[in-house]
Amino acid sequence: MATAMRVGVLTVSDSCADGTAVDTSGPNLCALLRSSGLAIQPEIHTALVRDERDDIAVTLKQWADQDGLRLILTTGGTGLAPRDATLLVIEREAPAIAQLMLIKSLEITPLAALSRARSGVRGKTLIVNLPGSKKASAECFQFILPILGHALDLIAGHAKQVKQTHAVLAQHPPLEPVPAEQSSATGPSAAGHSHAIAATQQQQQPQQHQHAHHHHSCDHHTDRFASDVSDDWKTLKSADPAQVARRQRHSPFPLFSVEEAQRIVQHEAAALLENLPLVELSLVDQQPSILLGHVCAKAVIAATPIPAFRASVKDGYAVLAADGEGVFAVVGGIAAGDAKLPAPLQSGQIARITTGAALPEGADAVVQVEDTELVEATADGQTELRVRILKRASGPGQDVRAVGSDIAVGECVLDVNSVIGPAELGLLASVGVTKVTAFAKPTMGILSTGNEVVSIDTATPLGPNQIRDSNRITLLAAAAEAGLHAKDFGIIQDDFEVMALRIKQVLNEVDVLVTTGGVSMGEKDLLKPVLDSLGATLHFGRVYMKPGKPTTLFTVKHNGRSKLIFGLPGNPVSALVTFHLYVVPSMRQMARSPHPNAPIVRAELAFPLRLDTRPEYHRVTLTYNHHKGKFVAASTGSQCSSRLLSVRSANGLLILPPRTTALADLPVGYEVDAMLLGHVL
Ligand SMILES: Nc1nc2c(c(=O)[nH]1)N[C@H]1C(S)=C(S)[C@@H](COP(=O)(O)OP(=O)(O)OC[C@H]3O[C@@H](n4cnc5c(N)ncnc54)[C@H](O)[C@@H]3O)O[C@H]1N2
Ligand code: MOO
Ligand SMILES: [Mg+2]
Repeated sequence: MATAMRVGVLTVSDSCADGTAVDTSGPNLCALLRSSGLAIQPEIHTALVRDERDDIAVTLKQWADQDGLRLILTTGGTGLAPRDATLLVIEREAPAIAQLMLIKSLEITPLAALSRARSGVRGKTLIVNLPGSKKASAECFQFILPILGHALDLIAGHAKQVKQTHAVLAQHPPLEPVPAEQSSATGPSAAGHSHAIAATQQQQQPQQHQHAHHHHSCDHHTDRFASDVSDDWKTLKSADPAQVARRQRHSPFPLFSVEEAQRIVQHEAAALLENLPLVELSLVDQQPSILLGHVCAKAVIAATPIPAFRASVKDGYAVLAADGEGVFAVVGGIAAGDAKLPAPLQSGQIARITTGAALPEGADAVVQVEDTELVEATADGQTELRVRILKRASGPGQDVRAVGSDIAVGECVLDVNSVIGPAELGLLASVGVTKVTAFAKPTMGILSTGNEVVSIDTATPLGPNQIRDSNRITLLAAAAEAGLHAKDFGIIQDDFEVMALRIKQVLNEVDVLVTTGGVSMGEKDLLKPVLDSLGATLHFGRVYMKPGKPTTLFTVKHNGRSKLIFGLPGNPVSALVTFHLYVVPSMRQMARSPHPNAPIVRAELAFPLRLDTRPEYHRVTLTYNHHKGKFVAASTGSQCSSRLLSVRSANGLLILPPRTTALADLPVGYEVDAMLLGHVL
């Protein structure tokens, strides 16, 4: 694919165009396009029009005929209202693309049958109508993503790519359909919901599907993401946990792109800033490990100069520069720290001096000992009487640090927003400042969940269905490594009341709660309903990524303060990867870090790689190859989200797009973005 493929996202909505609603579907599609792998950096055109045939047609024609867009996704305007703008402009209908969306959507709701979405080609532009709601438009986009790359190649006449895809298809079994509802990380368990199951479920519980899945609905400012938490979530909340057989068989939580999930986290974390007061740190009372990483809130200005006296740079002799070379009487000596300075130096005299010692009055330069020789000493050899200066001082000031030459009075030692590190602490110490005003760091609590999870300090052997708690120590260590404050809150059982009670207690003590486990589709995955019962607000319940699909964000007001709650997946790798992607940056943001995000570098693959159906964060060891002048990524082996060995020695995460027909296998030498998480080797 060309690097700057032009694509368009056209939002069709009267209420958004009137300003009575906010368009979230369009921006979400843009984010999905960016992370889709269709193009390395798509150039995305966006527009918002009323649901009027002419308005829509004018934009579609402009984009297709004048602006050279290769793909246009419309969102909205696909309901039963008698408007058919897309049909007006397309030259060749490609109905199967719309049918593919229809077939997949019918597995979610029969209301999909009411969609009038069209798809077709105008010139060299593919136009696809998607439904209006954010959830449905994102799902439909994901349904057609696997065929989009190839479709675009065909339309553009990219013979080479088309041939390649055909060759690949001839060799491999067909690519799996994309993943709106499928898990590929944890084995075959969830893959392939059949039509029959969905249909039976719908008959049993018709109320579950009465949501306006394919109707256009823009989200209002006041409850920005409320419409994403569809009616299925309300059904889930009201479900009787004892009636396992009647549980929901599809996740009610729309898949958010990683980019959007990160944006939401950032937005919600900003609300916690007001809870975080300024703190006074003490270099005397607190350990450096506690001080490190705080961001300075009040500038520190030097009140004393460094050095505070004229200090020698060398071990040698304090001299008068004008005296030049020759033999001089040694009238005394001074070592760094000596309480008593020698008498003022007269012309013809020199004084022995050590590095860091104060120059005697009268002296204006230092000659290093290497540029001298002994002429006369006392008989016991302890005292120099006369010394020859072999090499004259180049002038006054030679090898002398003038007063204030390192730090002048009034100079800024620590600026607002500078991060306190080893040198910053040293600077404060040198100017005699032992207290510094900084922004408070937020505190997070780390809590494992799960009946099967046993604390590592338990002496009794594991039962047949038990595992050791590896998540807690991993996340506590990841927090420490990132300079974040984290508290250990142990393990809680998968029990509604126990969880609710413990979470309330923990929230008394922390700004941010990080749990692992209990956020997916199992009957013991109770975190979401428990938090809902506590009045917390869900912002997202699933993210289109691997590992980490069930990653969940809630916020709650607790004792009048906003709190963030991250429900990370229980799988050990998923927990650690999502901790790096969402928790660490937001904790740093709340601590006012000027650079909260991990750096992204380009890296060349040292191994061939098959893309996953989800955007994947592949754990790698990054080394800098000086010969090539770039980073090289070595795989850590199987990327199963339970296999913590895939994170051993990993210092980076490759940011991989999802597999498409056009791009499925990456060869050795292929360059991708990688998030740098540790030291470069
Ligand atoms: N029907 C579906 N099942 C699953 C889906 C899905 O979409 N549909 N998603 C899968 C994915 S992806 C993930 S990731 C996991 C996430 O599950 P939960 O977050 O609900 O976590 P649990 O079910 O509690 O545990 C998952 C796994 O991790 C182990 N675990 C839990 N806590 C710890 C701990 N503290 N230390 C070490 N290991 C831990 C636990 O024993 C499980 O093996 O769901 C999939 N299922
Ligand atoms: O693959 Mo899950 O997304 O294992 O984290
Ligand atoms: Mg689970």
